[in-house]
Amino acid sequence: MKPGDMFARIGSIVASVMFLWAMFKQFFPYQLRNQIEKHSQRLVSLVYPYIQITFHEFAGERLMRSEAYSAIENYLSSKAATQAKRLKADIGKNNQSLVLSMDDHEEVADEFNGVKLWWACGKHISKPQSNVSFHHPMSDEKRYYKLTFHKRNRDMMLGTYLDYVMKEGKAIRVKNRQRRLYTNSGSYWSHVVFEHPATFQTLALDPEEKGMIIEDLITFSKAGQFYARIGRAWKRGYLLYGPPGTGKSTMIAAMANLLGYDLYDLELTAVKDNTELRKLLIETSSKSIIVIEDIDCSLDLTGQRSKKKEEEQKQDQRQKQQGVQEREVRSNQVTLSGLLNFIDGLWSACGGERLIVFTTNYVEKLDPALVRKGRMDKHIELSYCGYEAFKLLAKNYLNIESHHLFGSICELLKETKITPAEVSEHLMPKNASVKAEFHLRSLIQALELAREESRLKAEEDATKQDSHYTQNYSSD
Ligand SMILES: Nc1ncnc2c1ncn2[C@@H]1O[C@H](COP(=O)(O)OP(=O)(O)OP(=O)(O)O)[C@@H](O)[C@H]1O
Repeated sequence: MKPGDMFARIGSIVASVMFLWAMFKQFFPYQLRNQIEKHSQRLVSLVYPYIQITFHEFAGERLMRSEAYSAIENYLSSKAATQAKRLKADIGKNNQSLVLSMDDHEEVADEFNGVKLWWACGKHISKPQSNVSFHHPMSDEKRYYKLTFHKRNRDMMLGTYLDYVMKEGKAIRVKNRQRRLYTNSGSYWSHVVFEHPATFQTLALDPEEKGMIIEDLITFSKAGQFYARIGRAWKRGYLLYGPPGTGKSTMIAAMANLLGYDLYDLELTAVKDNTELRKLLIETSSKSIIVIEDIDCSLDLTGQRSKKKEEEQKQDQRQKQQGVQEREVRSNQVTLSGLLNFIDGLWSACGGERLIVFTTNYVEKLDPALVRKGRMDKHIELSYCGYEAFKLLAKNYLNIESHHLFGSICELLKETKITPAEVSEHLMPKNASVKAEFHLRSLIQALELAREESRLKAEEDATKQDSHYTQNYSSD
């Protein structure tokens, strides 16, 4: 048969079917039509050995986007990229890469434990409601995924396979999601996109210590089942301490980037009382790091009330006596015991995967109850820049791994206290024509100056001690 004849014949068959369907719709009453459709579907299911499950995009009374649908969408994204012929592309949440997904009415095959199955995606288009004046073109499209498998594999598909798809899909979403940096003003969190570029590779730290910290973090992130088995909250406390500019904040950003967690920067001085604190802590999501910076400045946490604090409280008392409404009185009632109890108790109840990180410049000022092991699982000291840390900074900033000036810098670093932040400032390239040597010499000058200053200070201290001794004991 010629192709032209074949198309003519197919055309006439299609036209006849359409005509019959139109007649059927017109002349059979609705009830009867329904019955016929129901029975014909039953008949088909007797001979058709496949089972189909539909997952709609919007479900429930409030028409929330279904979690199962999003998980399937993520799960299928990689399969669609390799199998589907028609793909949809969109800019990903990180605004950099294109994300591909299968287009409507595409089908991809999958295999699980040797069993073959198929996923198809489609959409229903419902009639727009006439009384709605503004009409979004997409609002009447109802998308769905349809899973088809042989009925003999029913148990495996409904049990293990769907569980597997949900888990994989969620894991992909966590990996690709846009992370957030939350800050609190009073008892509310607000957030911005978290895009700090710090990583452990760029963090200048003794390589051995760095390795231990990374291992500790990764072990924690995989220990969900362990924490569940021993009946403890899946949380871990870190105390980072060291002088300003030694990389405490940078390390926290690197931790968040390593684990893919959100960051909650908890400003305790903005929290009025324990009730607000409880609310804030409950609202933090799983897979997050809660950071309390400069904990020594959040006065009630040290356990030792400073004079300034007592003054403030006396003033509050005076204001109360003067009839000022209680809620207007600015008094920081967040207590050390309140915070520790919340951390210990609250998260055990609301599930987990949270790190809590405290930072301080003065570890010796903290109440021992706050820092004892168990509450703070790991203490990390970030200190002045050593030679290994310097080499990493030189590689990051100047792209050099050796230089004839490295020897002198190594010697000077042994005698001088300089923070990685100060070293970075000297190594920061100002323009392309300036050579690495210029930056290294600038660093050497700073190191020599710092060495001279500390020598003078030591001499001054010694003189002061001498004069103190002479004043107190010369009369004896
Ligand atoms: N160990 C480090 N490795 C790489 N860069 C560092 C390191 N320490 C400091 N820096 C650089 O110095 C800057 C300041 O460091 P950072 O804010 O992390 O210090 P900090 O210890 O948190 O200081 P503070 O106690 O004042 O908050 C950072 O932007 C970073 O570029």
